[in-house]
Amino acid sequence: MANKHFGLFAKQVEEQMNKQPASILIADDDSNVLMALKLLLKAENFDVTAVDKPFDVLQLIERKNFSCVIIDLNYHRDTTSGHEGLELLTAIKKRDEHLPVIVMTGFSSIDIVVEAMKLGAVDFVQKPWKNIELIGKIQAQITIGELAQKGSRLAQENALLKSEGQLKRQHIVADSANMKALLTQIELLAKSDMNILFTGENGTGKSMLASYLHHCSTRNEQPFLSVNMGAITETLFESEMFGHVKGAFTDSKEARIGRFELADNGTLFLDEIANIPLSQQAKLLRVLEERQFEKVGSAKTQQLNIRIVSATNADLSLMVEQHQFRQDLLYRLNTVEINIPSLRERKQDIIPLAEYFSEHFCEKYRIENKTFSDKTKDVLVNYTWPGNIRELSHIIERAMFLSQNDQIEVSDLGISGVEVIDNSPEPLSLNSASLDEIEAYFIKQRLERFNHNVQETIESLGLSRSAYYRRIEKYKL
Ligand SMILES: Nc1ncnc2c1ncn2[C@@H]1O[C@H](COP(=O)(O)OP(=O)(O)OP(=O)(O)O)[C@@H](O)[C@H]1O
Repeated sequence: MANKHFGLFAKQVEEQMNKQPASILIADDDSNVLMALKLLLKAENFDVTAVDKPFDVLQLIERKNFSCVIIDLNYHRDTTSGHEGLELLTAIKKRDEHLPVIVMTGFSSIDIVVEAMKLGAVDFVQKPWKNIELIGKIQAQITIGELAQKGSRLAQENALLKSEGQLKRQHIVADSANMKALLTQIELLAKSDMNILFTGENGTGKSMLASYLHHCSTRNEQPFLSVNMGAITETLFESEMFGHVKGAFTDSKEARIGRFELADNGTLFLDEIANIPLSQQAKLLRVLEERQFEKVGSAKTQQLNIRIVSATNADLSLMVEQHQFRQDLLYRLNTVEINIPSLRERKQDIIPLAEYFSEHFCEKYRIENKTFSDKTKDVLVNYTWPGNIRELSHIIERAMFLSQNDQIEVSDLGISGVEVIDNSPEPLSLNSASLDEIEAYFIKQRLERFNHNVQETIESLGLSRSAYYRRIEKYKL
């Protein structure tokens, strides 16, 4: 009955640990003890490794992740004092302070137990052990260990989210045909596990769309972690990306979980990917190819289940030609490449975006909602937008404060006339213009007025669709 109960428990632990059976390392110099423990723990569905020398314990924990270690306190060198076991305990804790260690001895004295606890043992078992008690202690330590690991992972994730503020899901404005098509493409690709490279000018929305891709994917319950590759210094690259164990460097007092591990099972977004130094590109390539890595200072290889999305405003093919970016890395990153059009290539989005930002900032600063005058709309639509959507958002934010009334005028935008592309038709002399010239002039003016929205232009001119297209053809507009 008891056996059944614990079998069930081990199964639950197994499920919690991503379907991997919890792995236990046991060390004792008595082969009968090892045999008995092995039989007991295997029957509970644990993955058991048994060794009879302290040295083997140290070698193994450097290579493999164990959920719990059970060690005898006495070995061959001196069979009663417990000192050899305490030395082993100290050495284990030096290598991995979070690994739960349960100590076990047949010759226990209160002093040795107290000493073991002081050195970091999490529990104590007296030989001959009671099966139910031993398994109960293991079960408790595995659960505590998992919670501690989750806690430290969450703390690091939270720190990253706070510092980078990337994961907020936002409203995506996409009225233009090309952005609508692009969103549909992203939604379809999201369901695959392919690596995606977003390209496009600064401020076009690459980061936002990477986050949207994650949101639409089957990984959306898992982390979306963004790393600005330009912000990671060459010397810290490995430690930041792969993490490090305690003591890996002279000043590393704490172990650190790297970005790859933090994003495991989710999506890792490598922003500004062109900024990764050539010397580190090979290391990134290996992780992408083999889906495994080692922490700095550790020989343990860790497996990864991760989707990589990256972004750049650089021409990576040109960088490959100039030997600044590895071609094999580019091929790994751009299984699919998505180019985000600049704002001047999707004029239909400009006014909806401006209205969206105006609403957003009015709400944020608790001011009355403002509208845009027709002239202001014209200027917004015809400006070149070198900084794309980010620039538009800044200009609208500023205009909210500069405008003195409830309508935003051109002067509130602070855009110098030089950068505005003047698409308005040449002025027409009604005294000398032909009927055709006048008609062409008005159609052109209306098209500009309605940001090339055909339906609105047709309605305002009172034409049928076919009559409109006949004229477009005739006047070559
Ligand atoms: N379609 C959109 N709808 C609403 N807001 C958008 C849209 N696209 C971008 N933005 C906003 O514009 C700003 C810039 O977007 P984002 O940071 O994603 O651009 P980026 O291309 O990654 O920029 P950079 O190349 O400089 O890193 C952000 O505040 C983002 O929320």
